[in-house]
Amino acid sequence: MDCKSRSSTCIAPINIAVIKYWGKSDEEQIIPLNDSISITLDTDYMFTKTTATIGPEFTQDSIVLNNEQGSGDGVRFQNCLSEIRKLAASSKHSSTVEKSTWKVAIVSENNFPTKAGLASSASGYACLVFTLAQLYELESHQSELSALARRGSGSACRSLFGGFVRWFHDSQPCIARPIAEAEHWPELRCLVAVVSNTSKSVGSTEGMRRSAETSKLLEHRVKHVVRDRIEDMKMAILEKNFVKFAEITMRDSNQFHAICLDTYPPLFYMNSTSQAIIQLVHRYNQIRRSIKVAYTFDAGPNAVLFLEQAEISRFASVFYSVFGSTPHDQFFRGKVPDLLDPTEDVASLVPEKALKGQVQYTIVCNVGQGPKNIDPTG
Ligand SMILES: Nc1ncnc2c1ncn2[C@@H]1O[C@H](COP(=O)(O)OP(=O)(O)OP(=O)(O)O)[C@@H](O)[C@H]1O
Ligand SMILES: C[C@@](O)(CCOP(=O)(O)OP(=O)(O)O)CC(=O)O
Repeated sequence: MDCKSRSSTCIAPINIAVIKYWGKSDEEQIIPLNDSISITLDTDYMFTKTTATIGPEFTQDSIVLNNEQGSGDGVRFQNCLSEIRKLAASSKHSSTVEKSTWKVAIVSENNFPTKAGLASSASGYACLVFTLAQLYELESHQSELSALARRGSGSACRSLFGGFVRWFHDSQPCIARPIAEAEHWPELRCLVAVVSNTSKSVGSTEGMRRSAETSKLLEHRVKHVVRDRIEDMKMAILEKNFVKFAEITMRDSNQFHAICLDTYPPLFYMNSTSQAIIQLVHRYNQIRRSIKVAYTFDAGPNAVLFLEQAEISRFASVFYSVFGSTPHDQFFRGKVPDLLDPTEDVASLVPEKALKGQVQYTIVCNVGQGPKNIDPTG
């Protein structure tokens, strides 16, 4: 490395929307049709790690994603880079201004499936923007970086913050802001169930474009549903009202997938295992005589389940009995729960068909913080 070269390494979290973003009013600027609300997951198990290096000797921008060389000239990658360079070029520090003219080499890795509906574009672009800001030593506020990450992928603007986050469709600039910090609801847990780690056939960008062009249900959602739902969800989070939070989360996921079916030609993101998980959650809640678990699905078959700590062992035991086919410490990753003897619950939950092995593994996480610098001196 040239003695003038500099590099920085950071990690960024994924975020899972509980009120979904689906559809844009401006494709180029990535302005959403409606506000959305998400929860940032901890980076103990799932994260993007990005190293950015700049140097006068580099002749072109480059990106290596998950060990595969990319071209570095992708429009969204270049949009993020050029916005960051503009900020660096206007810095009061001459060394930062000089660095803004150098090319950049990015090496990034997601330690979970990419393009599988698990928000890799969110952690990926949040990490890219955050790492470059660290590298250029920008004094930008996190909300400024949120607007830049949005140019890479809409949902990425929410991953700049930890905790509970709202992305405003009509703010100037269009950014996300926290509703509450990660510590606000320490009992909340998230169980990510990986049903399939293969890439989805229609990406979110193309899928939501198609929905915005063809789905009357999406029009109805934007005009008549989502505004009230955002306010209700915000209150449920602030009050830590799990029952209210869970019902809105499930209804919003269901509406999003109804819009996918209402899209022409339709989009099929969930599969029969996803449907079995939905059924299991409803039956479980029925038996428990209250809503104890909520599901949400992004643009893929993988489920994200929310529940409180007091319920985790009981639900995990049932879930494992139905879907698990590997030893429990392999099936559960992250914060591996203790299992109970689930015989009673399972007897009344037995599904019609064998589902063992249909969920590959699960990751149990807490609500987490935003991106962080992991340079030895960072
Ligand atoms: N670590 C990363 N660094 C930079 N870009 C990334 C990174 N990870 C993913 N991406 C970008 O995001 C794209 C995948 O986004 P896509 O929306 O298709 O899937 P997803 O984010 O995993 O799923 P979803 O958004 O539906 O939850 C990749 O093709 C790549 O362009
Ligand atoms: C279903 C979603 O996960 C859609 C995410 O879409 P992206 O942010 O990946 O789309 P682009 O802005 O086109 O890159 C819902 C959500 O995260 O709100």
